[in-house]
Amino acid sequence: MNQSKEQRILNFVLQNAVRGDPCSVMDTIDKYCSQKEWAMNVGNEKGLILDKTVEEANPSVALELGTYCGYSAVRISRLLKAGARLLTVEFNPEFAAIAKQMIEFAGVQDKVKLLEGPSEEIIPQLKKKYEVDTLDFVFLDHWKDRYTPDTILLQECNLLRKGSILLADNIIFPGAPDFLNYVRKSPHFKCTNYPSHLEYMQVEDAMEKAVFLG
Ligand SMILES: O=C(NC/C=C/[C@H]1O[C@@H](Sc2ccncc2)[C@H](O)[C@@H]1O)c1cc([N+](=O)[O-])cc(O)c1O
Ligand SMILES: [Mg+2]
Repeated sequence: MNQSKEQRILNFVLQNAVRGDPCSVMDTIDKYCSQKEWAMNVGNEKGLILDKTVEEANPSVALELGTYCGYSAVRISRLLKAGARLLTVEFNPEFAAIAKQMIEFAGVQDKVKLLEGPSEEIIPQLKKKYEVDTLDFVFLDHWKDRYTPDTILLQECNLLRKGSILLADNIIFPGAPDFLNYVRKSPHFKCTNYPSHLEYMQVEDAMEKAVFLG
């Protein structure tokens, strides 16, 4: 049976990146996806915005919605302080299997917990099953029509605290108009927009930071 694009990306990393070196894994994925096959990793331009926001948050507990091949899980976890952890949620078993291998090859497996299942089921389990008190940082990069319901669900589950930082990918392309409307109109969030470009393309995109005010 012929391989999936995600399997081809993983194979290219296994054959060309340096085991245990997160930056090498990120650079190798970016090389493949800019030169051979486009894929929906956050990429290096928006990745730098992600880096700065993670450094600002300096999270003890971070959540990612939409693992895909694990590019941003590697990107985020390489910046985490000792003892800090990233919980990343993926519902597609094929993608989860690829991401697990990507995370292990990068050597960040001790900082990352990959949770398989849909965010709407996993989020209500975070406190009891995954011993989360509150989340310091949340990266939204899954289905764009889940950004708003999951942001509401995070609040309903008391997973946000004053100062929790949410960062959402793809505000312009493919777009998350209802999320943008929701957080910008909500008195509970202070929003900042970061113009950028779609990964590996000369197409406008942006990220939105929403700080929870309590
Ligand atoms: O569609 C996009 N992202 C959706 C991502 C989805 C990822 O998250 C889960 S869905 C899920 C995970 C967890 N819980 C519920 C659902 C999918 O299995 C995939 O791994 C996208 C598209 C473009 N683009 O250019 O078309 C660019 C991007 O940067 C994108 O992020
Ligand atoms: Mg994205």
